[in-house]
Amino acid sequence: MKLSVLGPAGTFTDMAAKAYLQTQPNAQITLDYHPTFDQVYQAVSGNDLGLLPLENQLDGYVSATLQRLQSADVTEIGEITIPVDFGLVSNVSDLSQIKRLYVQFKTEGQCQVLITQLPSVQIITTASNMISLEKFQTGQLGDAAIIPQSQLAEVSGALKLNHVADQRDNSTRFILFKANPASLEMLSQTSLTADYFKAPLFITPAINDRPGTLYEILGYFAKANLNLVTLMSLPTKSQLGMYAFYLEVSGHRKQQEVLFTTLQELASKYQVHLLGYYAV
Ligand SMILES: O=C(O)C(=O)C[C@]1(C(=O)O)C=C[C@@H](O)C=C1
Repeated sequence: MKLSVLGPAGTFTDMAAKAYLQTQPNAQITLDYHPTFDQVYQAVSGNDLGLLPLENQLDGYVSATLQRLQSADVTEIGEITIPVDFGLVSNVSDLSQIKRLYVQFKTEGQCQVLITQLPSVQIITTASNMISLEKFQTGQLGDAAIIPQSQLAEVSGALKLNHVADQRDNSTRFILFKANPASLEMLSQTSLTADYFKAPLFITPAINDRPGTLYEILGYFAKANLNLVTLMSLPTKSQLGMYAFYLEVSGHRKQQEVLFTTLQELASKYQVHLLGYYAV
């Protein structure tokens, strides 16, 4: 079985995948690296798995992943959270001499304190932290890159700064998914291997330009005593001002039945796109 991740090897996605593999000592899983999120996503088919970042503690949701989930036919089978820490490397010895900075697009939002100290530096956004490192290694004088802190000792540079994220306490949550579409019927029959579950889903009202739509949706969960841990709205893209709600429900597996009856009730009134029901 293949597990597709963002490459080259050394990205945080790669680290999260390796942390997952440690929990599956008997599975025959090989890592398959791709340079962009899109390519990771496209590479997952059949029984194979993919891993994408969903949420960062400092910079919030990864909208590229959320947007894919919105239109995707996938089943999320788990999630994994790992600490995230960055360092800066440059081939010039002082911050004031840096001309170009390679930084992954989600990393940029996590290192704002440092980046605002470099107002005249050209920021070159990359698709992965290891691509930032590769670009730096093949670049020119005046280059710098923000890279995983764990790579800093391996790379040579005139300037190295440790722990450049805005906060030392920082982590990213990743989701693990399969290519087959999730359905309420299929997931309602799943037996969990742990006591607690998470169920991510999209709910799209046909018309949301009327008072009380969200209040009404939330009422179904409140009435069933189901805990919502995430609520976001995302454009449906069909028309300006039309939004879908992304929710994550969490609870105890004793609530499995009430979860699925609640989702069935909601599905009779709204478009419900369940993405998974997995152990956490
Ligand atoms: O570029 C990487 O190292 C990744 O694994 C991607 C990614 C992300 O897009 O969120 C993963 C964790 C960090 O939040 C920064 C970058």
